Amino acid sequence: MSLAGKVALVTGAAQGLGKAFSEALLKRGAKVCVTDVKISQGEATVADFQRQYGSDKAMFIKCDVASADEFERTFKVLLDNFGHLDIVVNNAGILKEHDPIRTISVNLGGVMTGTNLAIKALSKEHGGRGGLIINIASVAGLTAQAYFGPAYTGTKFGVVGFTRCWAFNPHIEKMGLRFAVLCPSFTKTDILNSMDALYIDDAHKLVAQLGINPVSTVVDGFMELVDNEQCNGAVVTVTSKEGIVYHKQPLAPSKM
Ligand SMILES: NC(=O)c1ccc[n+]([C@@H]2O[C@H](COP(=O)([O-])OP(=O)(O)OC[C@H]3O[C@@H](n4cnc5c(N)ncnc54)[C@H](O)[C@@H]3O)[C@@H](O)[C@H]2O)c1
Ligand SMILES: CCCCC[C@H](O)/C=C/[C@H]1C=CC(=O)[C@@H]1CCCCCCC(=O)O
Repeated sequence: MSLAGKVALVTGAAQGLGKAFSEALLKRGAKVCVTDVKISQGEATVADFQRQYGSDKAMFIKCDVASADEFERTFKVLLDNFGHLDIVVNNAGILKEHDPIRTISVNLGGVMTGTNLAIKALSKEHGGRGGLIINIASVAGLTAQAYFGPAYTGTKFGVVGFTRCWAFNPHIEKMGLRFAVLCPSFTKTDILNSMDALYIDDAHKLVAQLGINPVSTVVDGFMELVDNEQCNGAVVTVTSKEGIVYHKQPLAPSKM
């Protein structure tokens, strides 16, 4: 997919995977709006991007994805600055098993709000140019792996179901939209140092046993979804054992 002249919004992009996805898009010529709750880190990330890729190529907007008002304002400011939008990456996520309601609000509520706003901004039916919405789930969104992340796992199953449901909408074609879900397994980001899981020692043992993806492999899986313009509703896992793998839904959706 040619990314020159394209504009992307990435949530939770001050650090970690969101920052790496943003940089991959910038390298291919897109402009990127980095959003996050962490203001100083987000601004530092964007200052670095502007130095490397040009001052007009990146901007930062503070946005808590759990706040529908802040999220709506973010889309408005982005469109006022960049003029249009082509790609939305709902990446922000937390693993805070001791706060399941916040986990739902960020991991699932944030993805739903971001997707709904993206549909409005991108859809050809609403004056947009069409485009791509990539939602970041986890392998924990396809297979319940262990007992230490039940709330996290529930939200990530939700992200997969929510995104597939939109992708199978028969009206999508006239909207010019494409949806995809990326499901990484453990990946070397800060989140692994700050995991608030149940049975935390077991969680760390599982990480040691299963191995850790380098961020670069997850970025490859992400760019696979960006570039595979034939796929709508694709769900891709990235694991240290099997690399990048496409997953079909167990049962096909009903035809109307
Ligand atoms: N690292 C992994 O092992 C792994 C594996 C599978 C899936 N994921 C998913 O990848 C995504 C990115 O995670 P990461 O590993 O880069 O973690 P990270 O903690 O390094 O980055 C997450 C970013 O999201 C931001 N964020 C948190 N709450 C937010 C909110 N309410 N609004 C906006 N931004 C918010 C944080 O400030 C941070 O910058 C998450 O959805 C996570 O669930 C990560
Ligand atoms: C922002 C939060 C980041 C969290 C990173 C990641 O999403 C963690 C997932 C674990 C959490 C609960 C589980 O069951 C998950 C265990 C999944 C382990 C499966 C690995 C399978 C494999 O790699 O073969």
